[in-house]
Amino acid sequence: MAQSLMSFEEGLSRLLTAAEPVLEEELIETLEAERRVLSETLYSPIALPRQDTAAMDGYAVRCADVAHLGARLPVRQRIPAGSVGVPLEPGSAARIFTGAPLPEGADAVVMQERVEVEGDEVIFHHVPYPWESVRRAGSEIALGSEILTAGTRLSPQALALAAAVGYATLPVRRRVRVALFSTGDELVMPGQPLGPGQIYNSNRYLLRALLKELGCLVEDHGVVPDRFEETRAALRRAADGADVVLTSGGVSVGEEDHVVAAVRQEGRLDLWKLAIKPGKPLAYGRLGAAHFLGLPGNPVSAFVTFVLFVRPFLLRLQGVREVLDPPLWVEAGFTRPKADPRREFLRARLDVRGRAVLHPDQGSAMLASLVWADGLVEVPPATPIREGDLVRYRPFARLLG
Ligand SMILES: Nc1nc2c(c(=O)[nH]1)N[C@H]1C(S)=C(S)[C@@H](COP(=O)(O)OP(=O)(O)OC[C@H]3O[C@@H](n4cnc5c(N)ncnc54)[C@H](O)[C@@H]3O)O[C@H]1N2
Ligand code: MOO
Repeated sequence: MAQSLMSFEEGLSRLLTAAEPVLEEELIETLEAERRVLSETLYSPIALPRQDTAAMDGYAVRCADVAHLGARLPVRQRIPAGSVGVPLEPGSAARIFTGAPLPEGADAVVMQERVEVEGDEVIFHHVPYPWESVRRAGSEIALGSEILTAGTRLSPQALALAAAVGYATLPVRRRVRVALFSTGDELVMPGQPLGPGQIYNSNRYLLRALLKELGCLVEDHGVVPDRFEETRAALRRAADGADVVLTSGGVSVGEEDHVVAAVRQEGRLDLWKLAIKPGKPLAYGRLGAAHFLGLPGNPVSAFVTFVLFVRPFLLRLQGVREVLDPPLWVEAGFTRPKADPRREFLRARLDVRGRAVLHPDQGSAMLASLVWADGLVEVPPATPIREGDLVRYRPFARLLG
């Protein structure tokens, strides 16, 4: 009965509780650190900018010398970015370029569009206010201030920030090792001839790519036949040295579904069957030191359970602090009077008005609809939806990578 299944929230919270972050750290090149997870909080060893810096191409002045329109000053020096001028003599200006340090004594930059040059002199058509067009020393980052917190997943922007204060290497958690296999006698690889009753193994491509985007080390064990002893042996092999064993297929209740029984033999099963659609037969357990996550074989079910459960689980193992993004609330551009007792995740897109519209094919095998979709509409158990209602929407942009 659907009512006796474990809820989405309960399942997710149990999984995340089980996901103890890996402890080992390593120091790696900042250039190679994209998507890795910081193991220590970083503080800035320098102030940024290090000194007062011109924010515009123009003329560095003392404001007191340009107190009225039409003020005229001789230009006594030229300071390109990367060089340092001499102290600014009162009653003079310095030609200066964006990014160059302000000469001592100057307290503003007048952009060149607002002056007129006459020989060695400039005439000002603008009266600057103190520190106009100047980036003050330490205004971006104060010396010693915290720039990135332990548990941050390093985005390109975060790498740029670390580099801006001089980090050539970064302390990160080691990568998580995931052993992957698919089960199913019907599966053949693309490139092979397709026999009667056979299908191509699409989950292998799906899951490898999803794991790689998360920065995991993937050990791919290919396809395992639907036989109990072979499934047991495959689980043993996969668990050896892996942090996580991830499987697809064979977690339902048919006689050919051996994965759950094999996990019970080789380790223990902690969680199985949730009140969600798709993805009901999701399974979690342990195989010695390794975690076991069993995804349903239907490709859409495998995808949905991966992004909703496996992704936050793996991020937590990597030491990421914030692993769950709350859903957005958007208007429903559809009506769905028939409510399912399970929490549903429907393939959807936002239309030009920002309303969620559904793909007409919501079957668990419909991969094309997953390519069409931009996200998932989440419908709580037994909740009919009318056009215009607010619904939870989880954009793929927040569920992938
Ligand atoms: N009597 C019941 N039958 C089923 C139930 C149930 O509760 N009672 N649950 C259904 C649900 S929901 C799902 S989801 C599936 C999941 O079953 P399995 O995880 O055991 O998956 P399989 O039976 O192995 O495969 C299901 C389906 O997906 C195709 N598949 C499998 N692996 C791949 C792959 N690597 N690439 C592409 N496609 C794959 C497979 O051919 C099947 O069509 O069970 C329902 N049944
Ligand atoms: O709930 Mo199953 O995961 O739909 O096809």
